[in-house]
Amino acid sequence: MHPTLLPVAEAQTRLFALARPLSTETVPLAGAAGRWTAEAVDANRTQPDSDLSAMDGYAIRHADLPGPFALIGESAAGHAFSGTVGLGQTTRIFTGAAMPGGTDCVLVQEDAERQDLTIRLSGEGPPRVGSNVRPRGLDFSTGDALIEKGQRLTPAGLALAAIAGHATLPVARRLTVAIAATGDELAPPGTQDPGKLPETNGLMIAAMLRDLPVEIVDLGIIPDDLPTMTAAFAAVRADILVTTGGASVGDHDLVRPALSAAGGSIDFWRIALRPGKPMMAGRLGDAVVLGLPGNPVSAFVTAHLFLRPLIAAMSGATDPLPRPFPARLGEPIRANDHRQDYLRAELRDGLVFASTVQDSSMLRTLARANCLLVRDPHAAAGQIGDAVEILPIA
Ligand SMILES: Nc1nc2c(c(=O)[nH]1)N[C@H]1C(S)=C(S)[C@@H](COP(=O)(O)OP(=O)(O)OC[C@H]3O[C@@H](n4cnc5c(N)ncnc54)[C@H](O)[C@@H]3O)O[C@H]1N2
Ligand code: MOO
Repeated sequence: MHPTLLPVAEAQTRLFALARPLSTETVPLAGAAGRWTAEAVDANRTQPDSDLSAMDGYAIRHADLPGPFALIGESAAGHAFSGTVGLGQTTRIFTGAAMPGGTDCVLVQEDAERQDLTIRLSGEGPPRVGSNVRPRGLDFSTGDALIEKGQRLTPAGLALAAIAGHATLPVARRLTVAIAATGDELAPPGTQDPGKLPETNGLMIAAMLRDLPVEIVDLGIIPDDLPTMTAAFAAVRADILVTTGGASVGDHDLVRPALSAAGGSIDFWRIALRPGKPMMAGRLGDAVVLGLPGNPVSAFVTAHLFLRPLIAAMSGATDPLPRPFPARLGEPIRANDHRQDYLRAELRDGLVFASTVQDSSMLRTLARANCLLVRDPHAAAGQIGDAVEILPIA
């Protein structure tokens, strides 16, 4: 008989509910990259703060065309012309420089000829008032709402915050993630011992978190021994404890008993998910515990669906879940059973092809995949060209 399996979306909601809010810190912009805004970012200045030239040329009054113009000075970026330009006059002007008083458009230098202090039109000239000028406030004005609370700070978002007058931003403090692999069969990568298996999951999961605001504590390999595992868990000081392996029902699957013995509690166990069914979540002291299955592909998929989103949610993200993208099937696919399926697949030219063998121990197909093909519980069989959803993973 099937045990009751929690739907994926419900498990994600329950997992986020296990987390307590993190305190915030105010950091220099460079340190805020890839973190989530703890407060909305509003403009502290107007951009541009005056009318600026968008081209190199001559600042003129459109009504004075076709000229000629008497050259009376220069306006460069950071060095505005201090006077006023009168009838039939012009100043040299460069990209990013303030428009002198009395001018309203820029004659690009390719359309002008200079002879001593006289500028003559040699091409078409600016077609209208405002040509080649960036008006004050083109991008935004003081007080405009620029970035909402809970948004991830992209490189462009950081540049926007800087040009809006900010040098620092408040973000959630960096959280600590302790990662433990469990299993007597495991040995560090490079092992040639017969009967030993190179440990993959700790390494893989740490690499999956590299773009997130976390400090990683590597707890290494914990053997399948209840007192040892209990002691290792009891000593953890972290915001999140991630384990892999020992999550299922075998006699050597000790993560749940060790967690209880260390004083922790399980909130849920077993998800209607493939791969990744035996995943569990709970708490241990101040930490949220995420017990991922040992099969490497199951660990990868559950880390993608639960661990990364948990870190995002704890760090203040409004939308912590990975965003699915639409694609079309490149080949027929069977009907699904009661578990939500995440098939290793390749997206090529908008068409998605799932690997034929989906055993959750096989890393070769995972390493080749660039997306997961999402199949809802009881999804009907699909034909070439049918609309599906994918999660990019590379
Ligand atoms: N009777 C049942 N047996 C199993 C069930 C079940 O429902 N009933 N579920 C199966 C599913 S689905 C999965 S997934 C696995 C996961 O079990 P565990 O989390 O207990 O994982 P282990 O048994 O410890 O390991 C599974 C597999 O993965 C290898 N492994 C584990 N950790 C690592 C690591 N860090 N690096 C590399 N490889 C690792 C391990 O050697 C095993 O081969 O349970 C099924 N069984
Ligand atoms: O859920 Mo297990 O992860 O199917 O292999």
